[in-house]
Amino acid sequence: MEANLDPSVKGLNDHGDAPPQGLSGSQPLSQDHPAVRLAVRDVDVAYGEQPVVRDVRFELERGTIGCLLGPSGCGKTTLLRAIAGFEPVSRGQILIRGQRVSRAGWTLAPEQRQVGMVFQDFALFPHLTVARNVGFGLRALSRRERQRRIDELLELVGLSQAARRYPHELSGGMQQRVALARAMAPQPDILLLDEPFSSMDAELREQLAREVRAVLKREDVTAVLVTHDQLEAFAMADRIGVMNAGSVHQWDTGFGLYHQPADRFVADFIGQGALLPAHVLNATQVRTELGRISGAQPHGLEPGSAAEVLIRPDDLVYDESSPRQASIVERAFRGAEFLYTLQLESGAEVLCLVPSHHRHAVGETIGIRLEADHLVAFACPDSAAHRGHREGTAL
Ligand SMILES: Nc1ncnc2c1ncn2[C@@H]1O[C@H](COP(=O)(O)OP(=O)(O)OP(=O)(O)O)[C@@H](O)[C@H]1O
Repeated sequence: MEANLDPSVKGLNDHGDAPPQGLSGSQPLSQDHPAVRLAVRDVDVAYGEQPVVRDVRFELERGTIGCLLGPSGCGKTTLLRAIAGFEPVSRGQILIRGQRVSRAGWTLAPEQRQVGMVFQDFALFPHLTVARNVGFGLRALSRRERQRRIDELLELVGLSQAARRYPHELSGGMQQRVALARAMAPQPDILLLDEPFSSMDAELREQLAREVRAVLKREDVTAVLVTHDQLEAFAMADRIGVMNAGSVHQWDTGFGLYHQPADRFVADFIGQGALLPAHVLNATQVRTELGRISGAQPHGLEPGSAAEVLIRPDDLVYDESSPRQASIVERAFRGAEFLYTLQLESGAEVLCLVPSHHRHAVGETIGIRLEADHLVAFACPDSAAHRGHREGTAL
């Protein structure tokens, strides 16, 4: 997972292009860093009286791929539509290249924003060839320039040989690449991708997500992807915003979301794991029945108080010589590994990933050892600390 995250995005500094002029009603904000292509600031979106996006803020620098990830109905598409200009914001503002394009009471029309969109169903023109689909948004260019850009894009997405074919003659993955080339052709400031791989099976989805990421990176495109599939988000995005009930709970790398979730929702939504009762020893240590775990300073957790610690399946190591024994209550074969659900002496359950040559039956006992790199602890639900720090106590 970590390998898919592009560390270079942190230090993007090759910007310096001036924001475009002439967007009606928009004002350049001189205090903004020119590297920032998209700024979503304290945005609320409502359908009538019903708020569906609340207090969302994030920024994307040029060439960065952001992702809105969350369960169905959490407001991802609504937020994407607000960035595209299809929905007005009821509070806050949206800026593209430093130009304000949305604020309460005023929305720059979608066609006046330099925004490209790739939809779930590709939305290709069935009666146009691949080349003409890609060239559709390039009518302002001369014939020769248009052809040059079409050729360039088709080569970029690996479809030069398919220029004269029609969409129905292509596979789903190829059609999606045509849709991507068409959206990228006019060089939009921001590319928005709404569940672009949802009609494909899981394996192809991840592979396409990696391919699309490579294409976007080659053209230095700034993009926002919407998905409910975390593997797709990990494969494609530099930064991921986990949404629930209209709010972004955490904006982070995939690695950060998995290993240092900011709250219980993120801990539960991203990856697998179990919460194990723990006793807070001091500012940097807790004790669990599997042993001590150390980490950064606990927020709102008093020494001596009770807590719960997130244990991921990869925090436990199979170790035949370990004195800590646990019994297998469930087993799932994952190819290279088994995912065992283990019951500890106290009755608490944890998950453990074990190489699949260690094959054990449900009911057997195995030795395990704790090897946690990160400490993630939450106040117990009924504690005063939890009531005071409901929105997260990641350590
Ligand atoms: N045009 C609309 N009018 C009223 N309510 C709407 C409208 N569109 C969406 N909603 C509601 O707003 C909420 C957020 O919907 P949205 O489509 O943004 O969620 P989502 O996270 O993209 O979900 P999904 O992954 O299922 O597409 C839902 O409760 C939905 O029912």
